[in-house]
Formats: sequence, C-alpha cells, structure tokens
Amino acid sequence: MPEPYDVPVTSQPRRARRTVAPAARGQVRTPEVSVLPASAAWRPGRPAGDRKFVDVGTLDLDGGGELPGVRMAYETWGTLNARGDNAVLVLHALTGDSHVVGEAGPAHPTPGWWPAMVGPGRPIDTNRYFVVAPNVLGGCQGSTGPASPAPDGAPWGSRFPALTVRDQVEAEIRLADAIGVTQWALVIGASMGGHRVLEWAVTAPDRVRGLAAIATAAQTSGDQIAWAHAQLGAIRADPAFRGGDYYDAPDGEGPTAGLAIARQIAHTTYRSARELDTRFGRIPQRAENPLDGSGRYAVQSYLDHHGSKLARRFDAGSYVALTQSMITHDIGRDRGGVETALASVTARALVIAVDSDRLFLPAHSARIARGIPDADLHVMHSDYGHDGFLIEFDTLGPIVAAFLGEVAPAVRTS
Ligand SMILES: CC(=O)SCCNC(=O)CCNC(=O)[C@H](O)C(C)(C)COP(=O)(O)OP(=O)(O)OC[C@H]1O[C@@H](n2cnc3c(N)ncnc32)[C@H](O)[C@@H]1OP(=O)(O)O
Ligand SMILES: N[C@@H](CCO)C(=O)O
Repeated sequence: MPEPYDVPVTSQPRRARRTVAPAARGQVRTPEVSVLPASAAWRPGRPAGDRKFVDVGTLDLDGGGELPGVRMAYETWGTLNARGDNAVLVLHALTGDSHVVGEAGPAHPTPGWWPAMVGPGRPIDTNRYFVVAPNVLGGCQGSTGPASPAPDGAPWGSRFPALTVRDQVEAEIRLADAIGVTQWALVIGASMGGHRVLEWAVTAPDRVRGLAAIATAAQTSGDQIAWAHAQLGAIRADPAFRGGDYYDAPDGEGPTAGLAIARQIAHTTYRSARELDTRFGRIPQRAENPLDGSGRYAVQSYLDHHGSKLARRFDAGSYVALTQSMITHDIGRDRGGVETALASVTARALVIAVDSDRLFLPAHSARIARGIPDADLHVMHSDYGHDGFLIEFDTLGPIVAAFLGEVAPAVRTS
C-alpha cells in the first residue's frame, strides 16, 4: 500500500528534475478540445526518415496461425565493433517507437523518448556502444502492424492476428540475425519494453549478456489487465473503430475519440495519485468553471491534452494489438511458472522499480529480482509514478551507466 499523504487544497510548484525540458512543461494551458478531428489522426505511409527496414519473413505465431511478410523498422546509433560485443538493444514501451533520440520530423511524430539516456557521453554511450532500437511488431511506426498491407494489399485491420510478447521477440531475434548481432551486451527496456527484455533473456539466453528490466513485471497482473480492459473498451466502443476496419473508411474517420479516452485512462495510471493531487489538486483550468458544469478542473484539461496528443500520433489498431500482447504476457507460461522461467536466466540482471509506480508495482520488480540468479534491484524514488522512467534521468542514468560498465567493461568500437 502507498504511504498516506496529506492532500493540499492548492496546486504546488514542481521541482525541476530533468536535463531535457520542454518549454511549457508543467504549465496550465488554455482549454482545448479533448478529441481531435479524424483527419489529424496518424496514417500509415509516413516518410521513412532515418529509420531502416528489414524483412524477416513469415512468423508462426505463439497463439496459432501465421503472420506473413513481416517487416521490422529500426534505428541505430554508434558502430558495431569487430568483436561484435558492444551491441545494446533498447526496447520501447507501449506508445514509443524506434526514435529513442533525435528531433521530431516528417518520419517521427515525436522527438526521441529517452534523450538523456542514449548518445555520445550519455549513460548508453554511442561512442562506445552500437545501439539498436526496433519499433515493436504490431506497432505503427514502420514495423508490421494492423495498418500494414496484408498479402491482398488491403490493410490488415480486423484480420491482424493476435500477437504475444514471444512473437514480438521472435521478430526482434530475426532482426538481430539480419543485422549481424549475435549477442547483446545489454537488452534494456521499461514497461512493455521490459516484457520483451525478460522474454529475450528466457528465449535466447546465449544472446543476452546483460539485461535491464525497468518498471515492468514477469507476468501481467489482474489489476493491469483490468486497466487495459477499460482502454480496449473505449476504443472498440468508438463507432469509428468499425471493428478494426477503419483504415479505408470512406470518410477517412478513425477512432480518435476512443483512443484519446484510452490514453486518459492509461495516463492516469502512469502518474502517481500524489502527483495529481499535489500538482493539480482541485484547481480549475484557467478561466473555466467546473461548478456550473461548463468547465473543467486543471487535471481534466491535462488528461484531455495527453489524450488528444496521442490520438494525433498513434494508431488505434496498434494500440489494441499491443495492449492485447501486454495482457497475455507471462514469462512462466508453458515453462513451469514464473519462478522457473526466471531461474533459467543466465544474463547479469539489473531490475529497477519506481517507488511511486501504481501500475507496475515495486513488488513486481522485486519478484523479478528474486527470481533471476544474482540480480541487482534498485528502487528509484520518483514523485511521478510509472512515467518516472521517462523523467528521472538524473537517477536512472548513473544506475544504467554503472551496470553497462560492468557487463561490457572494455568494449572497443574497432
Ligand atoms: C518508451 C516510451 O514510453 S515512449 C512514449 C513516451 N512518450 C509519451 O508517453 C508521450 C506522452 N508524454 C508523457 O507521457 C509525458 O509528457 C512524459 C512522461 C514524456 C514526460 O512527463 P512530464 O515531463 O512530467 O510531462 P507532463 O506529464 O507534465 O506533460 C506535459 C504536457 O502537459 C501539458 N499540460 C500541463 N498541464 C496542463 C493542463 N492543465 N491542461 C492542458 N495541458 C497541460 C503541458 O503543456 C505539456 O504539453 P506538451 O507535452 O504538449 O508540451
Ligand atoms: N508513457 C509510456 C507509458 C507506458 O509505459 C508510454 O506511453 O509508452
């Protein structure tokens, strides 16, 4: 249980806590519509930009059936050395993509999501390491997903098969084969990315020297499935979802309303109750009057903003496919249970929890760390909940850098 705390009646200033700060962070903004016009939604066919692509063939799926013509999009930084022992695999969370660092642009709806973690001189130092970041299978930023063309040339839509984390990792293994990485010095990821980190370490132990599993779990809990269920319901209840077959809708309309609501539900779980209470409290959004029913509180406006922002950049079909893969995640399925599967991991393991995470609980991380032989567990302090892994770079960076120095101490780039 979280510690009890006093709920203030006014909003309080937030402490500065990150090295890369958007200009308007933390400010209460003017009202905006909660749901964007459909035409603003993400559409397939964005320019490729600095992404690379590799075709990995047909996957025999974990849940039955197959997925033909699988394409994986990825980005790389740094150089693979002659010994091939300096490769780091970075695996993104639910709405991330291959764009770990770098500006937004025609090929990238958002700037990099881990800017202070990866780059020259950064904790994952691209002067020393060859960093690879794929877009997850089922995603919407270049890898095969529901918006991709099926063999008949039409979007997969509702025909897109159910994927599991194991399918996603199988596609990533084939990507590694294609680019010549036989063993990763480190496989690192948080949240849904952490699911794949663990799956890599169990499926392909000889290919993972070190792993860092951040704010994640070995199997998805009932509580997590419940939150995900409501998000799936919000998307499916949007008439514009059309059962998943909206890509060629004559009016060009997509389920942006449902996706925005799904994000609002999710985003609430990504932040701590303490933060929402101390940061927003009961403050009305600027010039709005919640009392007469016409206006919102600032926290409502904040959620509206995050909902509409995601609906502008992400595909609802991918959101459904990836959420489904998350709710079936269980590292122990058909392997004798979670503890047996974790005990089979041979990689050096770093497990990091966020103390205020109410979705991926520190107890979930503790279970991973107990199960993997000789794993290190860090419980990172943050006021911001699950999203702490996207914010607390000053804490996270040194932990990851030290661990990387341990598992890959003397890498050379030539
Ligand atoms: C691996 C991956 O997970 S990749 C995916 C990561 N990226 C995302 O999830 C994108 C969504 N963004 C976020 O979740 C967060 O912004 C984070 C985690 C990236 C960073 O968190 P923080 O720095 O604490 O940002 P915060 O949650 O305060 O959001 C700031 C935004 O809310 C807006 N905002 C703040 N208060 C209000 C309000 N009262 N009304 C409307 N908007 C508001 C800010 O203007 C700002 O807008 P902008 O992002 O469009 O510039
Ligand atoms: N903000 C993160 C949280 C999920 O881990 C995302 O959207 O991917």
